[in-house]
Amino acid sequence: MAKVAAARYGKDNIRLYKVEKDEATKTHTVYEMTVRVLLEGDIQTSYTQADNSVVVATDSMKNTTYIMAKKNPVHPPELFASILGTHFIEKYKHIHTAHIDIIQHRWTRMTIDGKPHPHSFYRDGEEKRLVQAQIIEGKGIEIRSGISDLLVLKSTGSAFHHFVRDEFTTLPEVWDRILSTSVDAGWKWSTFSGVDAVKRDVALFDATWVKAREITFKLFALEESPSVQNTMYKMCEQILAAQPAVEAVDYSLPNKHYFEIDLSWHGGLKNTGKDAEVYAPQSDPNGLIKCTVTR
Ligand SMILES: O=c1[nH]c(=O)c2[nH]c(=O)[nH]c2[nH]1
Repeated sequence: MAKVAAARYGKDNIRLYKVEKDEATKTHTVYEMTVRVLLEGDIQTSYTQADNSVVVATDSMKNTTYIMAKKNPVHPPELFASILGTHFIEKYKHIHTAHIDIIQHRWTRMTIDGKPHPHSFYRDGEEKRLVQAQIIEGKGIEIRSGISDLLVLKSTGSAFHHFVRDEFTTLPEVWDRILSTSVDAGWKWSTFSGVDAVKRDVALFDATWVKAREITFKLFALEESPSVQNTMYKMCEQILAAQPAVEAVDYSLPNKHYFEIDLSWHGGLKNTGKDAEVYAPQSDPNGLIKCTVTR
């Protein structure tokens, strides 16, 4: 006897752009995002009995996302996700949880002749701001905010030694290496009771995103890193210390290796150890180091 153990469905890759126009200053602010809406509830019969009477069409979810974006602020994305998800669980009695994921893409204001331009922007990197929200009937709103695809590199100030050495080990210990990673980080907020609670704390979302980026950059740049593990743990610690409403911080960091190239075969050219200047960046395999840190 088969039964549906878990089911959710919705619209993915809803692309959305919104412009806010300040008529007084003639300044525009733009937001571009990719939204995923997945709904859960009493929908099993749509799978087991072809009962579409319980199905809110994914096309309607896309329409709703645009309408909610027109009627509400889309920034900060934590607030928009909460408003959108709450709409679905309040509008449809048989829907009990909405999962709203938002990827916010960067549009950074241009500076022209030393002045911020009122309506021109550029993409200054592939870094994204993330929100993953679950709006759960009777429980509240759970939000993980985050950063992804923030590519960083330091050309010194990183070491890796005293790791396990055995018959499987070839990696030499190093006291000076290149460290590069693409930062994926998240911070999970204490559960909010509802949209009003999210609105009360609305200023925290941008401030914490700014702080988390700042902590990531500062520790990465300033610390003499003994390992990816230890450096990411310190980042988590500092974000937890900076924001009491955050319960847990997670990082996922690929270790993007840069290999030294021995060029001594070419007339004794010195290019290893302290003489290393030309390296071979590796696309794979890469290390992948993850952690979640709580209080
Ligand atoms: O910071 C590091 N952590 C590791 O676990 C590891 N493993 C490895 O080969 N290089 C590194 N670097």
